[in-house]
Amino acid sequence: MKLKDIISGLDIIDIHGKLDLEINSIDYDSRRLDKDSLFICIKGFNVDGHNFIQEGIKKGSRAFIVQDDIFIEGYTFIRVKDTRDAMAIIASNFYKNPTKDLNLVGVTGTNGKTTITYLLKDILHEEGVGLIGTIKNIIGDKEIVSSRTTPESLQLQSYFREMVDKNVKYCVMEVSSHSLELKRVEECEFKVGIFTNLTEDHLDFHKTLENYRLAKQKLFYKTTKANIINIDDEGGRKIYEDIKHLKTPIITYGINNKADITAKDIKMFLDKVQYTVVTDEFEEEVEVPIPGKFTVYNSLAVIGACIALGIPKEIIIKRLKKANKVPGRFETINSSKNFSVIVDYAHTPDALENIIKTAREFVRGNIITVFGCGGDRDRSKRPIMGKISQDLSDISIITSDNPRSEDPKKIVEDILEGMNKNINNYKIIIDRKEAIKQAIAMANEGDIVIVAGKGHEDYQIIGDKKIHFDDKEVVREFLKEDKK
Ligand SMILES: CC(=O)N[C@H]1[C@@H](OP(=O)(O)OP(=O)(O)OC[C@H]2O[C@@H](n3ccc(=O)[nH]c3=O)[C@H](O)[C@@H]2O)O[C@H](CO)[C@@H](O)[C@@H]1O[C@H](C)C(=O)N[C@@H](C)C(=O)N[C@H](CCC(=O)O)C(=O)O
Ligand SMILES: Nc1ncnc2c1ncn2[C@@H]1O[C@H](COP(=O)(O)OP(=O)(O)OP(=O)(O)O)[C@@H](O)[C@H]1O
Ligand SMILES: N[C@H](CCC[C@H](N)C(=O)O)C(=O)O
Ligand SMILES: [Mg+2]
Repeated sequence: MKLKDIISGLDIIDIHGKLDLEINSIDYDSRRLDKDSLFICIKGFNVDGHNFIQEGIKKGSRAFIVQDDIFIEGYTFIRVKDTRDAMAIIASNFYKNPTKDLNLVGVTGTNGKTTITYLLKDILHEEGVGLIGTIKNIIGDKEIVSSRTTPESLQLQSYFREMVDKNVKYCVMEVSSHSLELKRVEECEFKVGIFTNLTEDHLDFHKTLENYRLAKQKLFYKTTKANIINIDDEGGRKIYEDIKHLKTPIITYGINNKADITAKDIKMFLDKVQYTVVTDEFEEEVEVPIPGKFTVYNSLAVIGACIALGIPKEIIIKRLKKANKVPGRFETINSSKNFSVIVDYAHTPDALENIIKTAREFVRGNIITVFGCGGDRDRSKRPIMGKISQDLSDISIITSDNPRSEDPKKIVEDILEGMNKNINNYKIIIDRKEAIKQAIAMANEGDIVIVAGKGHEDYQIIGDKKIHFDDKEVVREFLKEDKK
């Protein structure tokens, strides 16, 4: 594509060099640049992308999008105020604005995004649906490993283009607060936006809960058909107040407050929930084969989104009943033992509380919770999770999650800060495999062992090493070994 077409719509400060160049590829990382490329220089949290311009030249870049006043003879430099903003526009131009031809549903909130996108995927499957999120990205028959919840704008728009070219009608997507703040979804046109909830997480990045909410709120200014808002959640109520003047209609959902979509006669089971969904238009029995009160919330959001997309209620209800389990979310590991083991991705205080409380409703014996907290991530959630686990479980085993560059012992100390050291109902076992082994070894009839925090992840990041580690695999190994 010609450079002049690629930069169409950019808010340009100045241009040095020719615009009549043919550009073959675009990247924001010098390590991936090649011949006839455009290099977008981003000032990062760690390094400044402008430092890699010479590397770009060596690799064959012909043009550069910059924030600094730089010019090198023989190359084109286009200066803008914010190169991340520019990247989103460039990505959309380069891939010919694909979201115009997609029914894009974006889900944001601290917990429930992956689960909701999976439920939506199961409902929209027959009509053709793509998926973008934490576990994987799906484009037609192709599955792509995902390294982040919401990819960078260039990657994202290329996925959307591929979906449109493959006649995929819908795309359901997790929209992380990082992606909204770092302009990854800036040029996306969403039909429907969903808000799940706002609880403590990612304060390392956003600093305050209010900033975190405002980042999430940005999604609801990018939608055309409907915004689906959880009105039982305090963050949801604030978002409602802030966006109610917008043209896009709001559909509220909730259980405790008056809402457009609510649930009554809720019945909980170890493997499913049942309830009656009540809207202005209809009342219907709903069953979803995933346990927990949060499944009621997640499915109400799904029903709201599907109504907004014009899916008949019979189809929504029928397909919700047959929805697949979401990998690593309340996954019960089958065994012949007389106790249960649940692997769950709960890695925030709210999720951990929900998962233990859900287990409490069914447990006949003790709850043994194994968990840790990720390194290089929000530290303030650590003591809160420690307290929740100690207060709500019978036994807590504090272990490592993905320590990343942090010392796992220090992370455990942060967790212990929130715990009462005089109560002898916890153990520290830094090695996650050993922690899971001991939890299973100590389980008796009727107990539930919860292994929380890593869900579907099949790796553990220790230092800069990524080793294979799969909670489910480890659980199965010790369930076999244990002779009880
Ligand atoms: C906190 C965060 O989101 N950081 C993002 C940010 O990184 P950064 O500012 O540190 O980048 P940097 O290392 O300083 O580099 C600056 C620029 O120089 C470039 N560079 C760097 C080195 C080099 O040799 N050559 C070069 O060109 C880099 O590609 C980059 O463009 O900009 C980078 C490029 O756009 C992103 O890859 C990076 O995401 C990192 C990998 C990340 O881990 N993000 C996580 C926290 C994240 O986004 N998580 C969310 C939320 C998950 C949830 O809700 O639970 C997600 O959507 O996954
Ligand atoms: N609506 C909900 N409210 C609270 N907790 C939930 C909800 N839905 C799921 N959970 C809990 O949170 C965990 C994470 O759920 P899920 O993966 O769907 O969230 P997510 O928003 O995609 O998280 P991430 O930001 O890490 O991608 C689940 O394993 C479960 O314990
Ligand atoms: N998307 C989340 C996932 C956290 C999962 C947990 N296992 C961890 O590594 O902290 C994050 O990157 O903060
Ligand atoms: Mg997710």
